[in-house]
Amino acid sequence: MTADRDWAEVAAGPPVTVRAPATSANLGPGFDSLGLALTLYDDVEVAVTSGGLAIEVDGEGAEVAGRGERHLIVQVLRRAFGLLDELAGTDLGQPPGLRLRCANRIPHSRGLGSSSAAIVAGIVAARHLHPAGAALDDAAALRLATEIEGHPDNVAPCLAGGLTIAWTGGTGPRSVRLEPRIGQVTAFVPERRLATEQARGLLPGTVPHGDAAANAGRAALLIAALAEGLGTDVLLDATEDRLHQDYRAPAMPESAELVARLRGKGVPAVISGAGPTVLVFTSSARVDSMSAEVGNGWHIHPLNVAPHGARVQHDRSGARP
Ligand SMILES: Nc1ncnc2c1ncn2[C@@H]1O[C@H](COP(=O)(O)OP(=O)(O)O)[C@@H](O)[C@H]1O
Ligand SMILES: N[C@@H](CCOP(=O)(O)O)C(=O)O
Repeated sequence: MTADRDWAEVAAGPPVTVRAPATSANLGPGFDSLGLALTLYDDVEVAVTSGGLAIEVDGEGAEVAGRGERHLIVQVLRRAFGLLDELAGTDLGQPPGLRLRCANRIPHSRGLGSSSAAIVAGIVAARHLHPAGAALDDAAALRLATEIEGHPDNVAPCLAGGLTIAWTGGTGPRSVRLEPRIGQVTAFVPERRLATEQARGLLPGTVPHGDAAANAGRAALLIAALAEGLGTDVLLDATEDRLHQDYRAPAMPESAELVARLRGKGVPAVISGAGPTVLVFTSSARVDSMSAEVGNGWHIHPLNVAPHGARVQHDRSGARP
């Protein structure tokens, strides 16, 4: 099948800008399953050009993000363009050139899903630019994003917004989206980075049956607590974890200590994703009083749940970028 446009026509058109939200995965007991989209965003502009590869990065991770073909978003774009040709039966191959402009606000390797935001932004941009982009539907986008990221719990809310439960069934990764009834959450972000891959390496191959059973019950309770807007006392119990946080504590002792201290005072606090950010479910008034107590060395981000997942940004005139 031939596409109705070729890359030369796409290059003559406008670039696409995608805004992708940060995410907090696990939320305590929901390891590799639960995730929340948050109102902290990366913006990525992608243009198809007549040749070469140009990448401009502003903000978080500018110094460490791989350059050229090693840049994560470039790798994702290439994978998505290849998959789109396969799915649509077209043979456009790779575009002659690409230009990326990244405005990064999600801190890297802190447990706020920066890699998922990059992956999902790349997929959404590729879907918009490729002339047969519609062939990559939402289910296929979740499958591709999960394949690249390795687990579905961040990419699901980054694609759908809100609160998601993700799992891998017979047909691959899937997710359901819920509207959580919670107000603000606060992320306490330390300077220290911890790569997700390293944090996953700290997990044991097996866990005691009692711990697995406790987490299953708490994860179920957490969904009810978030969906029904149940009180802090329920949320405190519902965010208890026995499957990952303690095993990872040696790699982030300050975060583990902060979680324990806050929970000891009745505040529902968890490690965000693989850490070391600490995510707290609480009102802004409580955060103000907590901030003084928490001490220096933490960047404090009061955030809300992002209602939408990664989306193409439209300019003010309402025209497609
Ligand atoms: N916007 C981005 N552009 C390019 N690469 C990115 C971007 N965001 C994240 N990455 C890559 O992902 C890595 C961080 O991923 P990871 O360790 O999983 O932590 P996080 O919890 O932030 O997702 C970065 O070191 C970088 O290689
Ligand atoms: N379930 C994963 C979540 C990793 O999230 P990230 O934001 O730290 O990449 C895990 O706990 O490993």
